[in-house]
Amino acid sequence: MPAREPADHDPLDAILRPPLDETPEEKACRVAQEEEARRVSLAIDESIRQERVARKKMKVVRLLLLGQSESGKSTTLRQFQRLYTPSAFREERIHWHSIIQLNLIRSIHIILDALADVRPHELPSAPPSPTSSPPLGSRRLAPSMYSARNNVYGDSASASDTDSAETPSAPTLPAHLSQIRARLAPLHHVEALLVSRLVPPSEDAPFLPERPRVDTTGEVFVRPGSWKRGWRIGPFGGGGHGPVGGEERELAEEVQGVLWRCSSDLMTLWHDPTVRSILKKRKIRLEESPGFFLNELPRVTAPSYQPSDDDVLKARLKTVGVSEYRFEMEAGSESGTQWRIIDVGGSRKTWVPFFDDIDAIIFLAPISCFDQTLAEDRSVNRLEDSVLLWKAVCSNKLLARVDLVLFLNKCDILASKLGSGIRLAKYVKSFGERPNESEAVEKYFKSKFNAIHREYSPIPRKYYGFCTSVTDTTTTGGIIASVRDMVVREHLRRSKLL
Ligand SMILES: Nc1nc2c(ncn2[C@@H]2O[C@H](COP(=O)(O)OP(=O)(O)OP(=O)(O)O)[C@@H](O)[C@H]2O)c(=O)[nH]1
Ligand SMILES: [Mg+2]
Repeated sequence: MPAREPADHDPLDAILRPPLDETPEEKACRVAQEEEARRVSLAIDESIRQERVARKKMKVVRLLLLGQSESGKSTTLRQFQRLYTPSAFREERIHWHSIIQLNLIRSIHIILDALADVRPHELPSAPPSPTSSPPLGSRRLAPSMYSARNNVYGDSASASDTDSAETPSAPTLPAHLSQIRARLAPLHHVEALLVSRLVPPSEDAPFLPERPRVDTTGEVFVRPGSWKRGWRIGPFGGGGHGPVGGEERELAEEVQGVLWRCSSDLMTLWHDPTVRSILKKRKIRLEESPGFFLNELPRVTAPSYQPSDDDVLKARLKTVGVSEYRFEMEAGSESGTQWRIIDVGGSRKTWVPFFDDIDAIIFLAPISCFDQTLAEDRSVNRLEDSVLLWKAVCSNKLLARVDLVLFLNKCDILASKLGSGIRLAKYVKSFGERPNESEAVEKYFKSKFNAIHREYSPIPRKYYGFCTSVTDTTTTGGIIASVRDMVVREHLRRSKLL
């Protein structure tokens, strides 16, 4: 049996300890080697420090975008791109064409899925349309493979939740809707085509090997930049820009042709009172959902359609992975300042490595989401999640010296929600008897988030809060200019202290 090691035995120490029979020459050699190793290590440390100082002196500003999924991080990034590298932004607009087509088709499928298992009480009592044929008693359509999609938008109780006690009497979908539904069937093929083209299987295999193109909520995601690389075009800020690939244009034109041929049916579908009634009863509010283009069908389905700036900002493409956007200020006192804006995506697990050496954080909290739950976890209220995330960011010691900018975002959706009669106090009891109006709600949230910042920040720091609708180019331009000035000012102040 081997002898027992003493309790204080340190195996590393045993290895590093000089040999007992070391001669004076060997000792001198060893000490010299150790000295050299120490010198090299110190030199490396010093070069890292100097590089950091040089970067600050070179005016490299690092800005991190944080917030839950769908909070508006990538949209904010696109706003920076639109404002500070407008020509690159404009050049890249064409690549959003397919994403916008996909967003549109997705909204249509949400409607078609709702029609697939319509229940009698969801239909309006009056005849829905003068053109409709008599109800077809047994016209119950098979639920489509896309039915999971409803969960993405209908955040409140879904129809199947509420109707489980319903007698399975045959629903009566008006004939004109059944016909439209049949005529729109090719859109399934078009959607599959777009998804396969945007996300080549090899690209996303590391993320979701089982379901490579669509996540568990049915949402399409891609790695930043990769979908544009799929078209053989470099991503924003990295890689070069080339002409739009023929293949890309061909597919966009093919899809646009299908949309154009379907446009009359799409418009009838979207404006149909029966459809509106079904969506309302199911609490599916497409107007408030990401990537909503149904109100612009004539323009977006036109054969000559080209995405506008606003369309690019409204398009929805979930970020998986991290994207960094670099640009250089071209004009004004900050001319020459390099900016690195990092969009870490909605998966918090990947955030921490990016906390080092950051000048400021823009944290996005979508305050319109008070009555919604997270797509990735239906048991968690979105607003509550944002508050917890904000607390975690404010109290994080690694970020103690980082300036914070808070965007209470999606104020436009908030206003329309409150306007439609949805009461905040029903979801946030502490809001109490305050008026159910945008101004009061924004003020209330501002004070709550401010209080968390004050209470949880380890040390005092610069903090700015804005109420935003980052898809709105007019208001967001001014806010981003203020953020830029503030971040640069602080960056310069810190550089002088170095
Ligand atoms: N109406 C409205 N839509 C917004 C606003 N901000 C963002 N959106 C839309 O909401 C959707 C989600 O925004 P993104 O910027 O993709 O969200 P994200 O935080 O990057 O989400 P992940 O990539 O999943 O982390 C997009 O379709 C945006 O156009 C806003 O203030 N108002
Ligand atoms: Mg994103």
